[in-house]
Amino acid sequence: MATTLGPGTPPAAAAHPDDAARPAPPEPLLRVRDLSVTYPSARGPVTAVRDVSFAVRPGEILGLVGESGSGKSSVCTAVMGLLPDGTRRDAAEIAFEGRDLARLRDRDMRRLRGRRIALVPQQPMTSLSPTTPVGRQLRWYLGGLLDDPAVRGLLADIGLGPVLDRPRDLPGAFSGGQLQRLVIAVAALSHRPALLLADEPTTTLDATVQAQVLKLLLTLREQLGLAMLYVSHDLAVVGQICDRVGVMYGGRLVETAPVAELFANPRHPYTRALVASMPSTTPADEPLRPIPGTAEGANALAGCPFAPRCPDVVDACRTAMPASRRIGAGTVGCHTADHGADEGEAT
Ligand SMILES: Nc1ncnc2c1ncn2[C@@H]1O[C@H](COP(=O)(O)OP(=O)(O)OP(=O)(O)O)[C@@H](O)[C@H]1O
Repeated sequence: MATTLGPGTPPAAAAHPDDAARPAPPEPLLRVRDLSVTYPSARGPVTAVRDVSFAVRPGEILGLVGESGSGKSSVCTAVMGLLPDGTRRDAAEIAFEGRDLARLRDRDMRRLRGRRIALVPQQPMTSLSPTTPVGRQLRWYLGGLLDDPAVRGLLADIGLGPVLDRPRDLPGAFSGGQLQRLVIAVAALSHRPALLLADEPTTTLDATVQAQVLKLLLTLREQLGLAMLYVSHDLAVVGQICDRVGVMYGGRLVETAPVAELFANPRHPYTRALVASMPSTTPADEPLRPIPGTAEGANALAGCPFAPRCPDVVDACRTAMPASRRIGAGTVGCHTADHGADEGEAT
């Protein structure tokens, strides 16, 4: 029987505005409008993220998916205010719990980090001291919470019994999966943040351990009402854990949709290609269908970043980036996608 912790906000259902029987979705916990990130480089500025807008509702898991270099990590780092010196962050708004993070002083942002917004890194060892026993590190982060039977019960439920049983052991004595679960549990429990940013938290783990970490994230969402921004290049993983998905390509957010809708009716040609390239959507007797071409240089294009690889490309795609339009419960930015009942510009 799983341990239950605190009252926790119930997870938000993926609401569809056409469904009048459903209550209106809650106000977003995080609302990002027109975020752009430009890094300095020896060859001139590189705009890694361009005019990206999205929202995460309380208790919701939003996935950000896209291939390497599409700008997913830069979005996370920009929200956390942790971009390297010299990087330019522009945003109309990064609203979180009534405050605009884009305009918050460094001191206030530092206070928020780890407390209201926590980041789970790819490599757990980067946030654990390799030379300090795990029990002492848990005590640093959780303090008296570690004596709470409900907290110990949760840690045991998520497979951290061995860590509780062997507090004198160093992190190196545990598996990568156990350490990743430990880091996630500490991030979620130490200050009970409202939002967890998880940047590819399972890429270094094998499939079984990856499934355990995903289950842990869902447990934390259920028990603590945590909202999450879950970054991954793997659409299959995103499909297992997220309520809604944002698809990034060449620094742009080209489509957002509730997860079931994204798989059933992908509207942007890149999303369609991404879904079609998944092993699970490829018939067993057919070879995998990789997307032809590369994303090299996509960020620098004036028009749609996917235009050079797009099977549906028209002249307008090469010269102008289409505005993101609201369609049903999602958004799509494409000159040629079937917009069905187009409901206007998304921002
Ligand atoms: N510190 C930096 N300085 C210069 N360019 C950077 C820096 N960090 C990222 N970039 C560039 O920004 C673009 C987006 O990178 P980002 O890491 O955000 O993408 P990503 O989708 O998270 O990729 P990955 O999955 O490989 O982490 C890439 O072209 C990358 O080379």
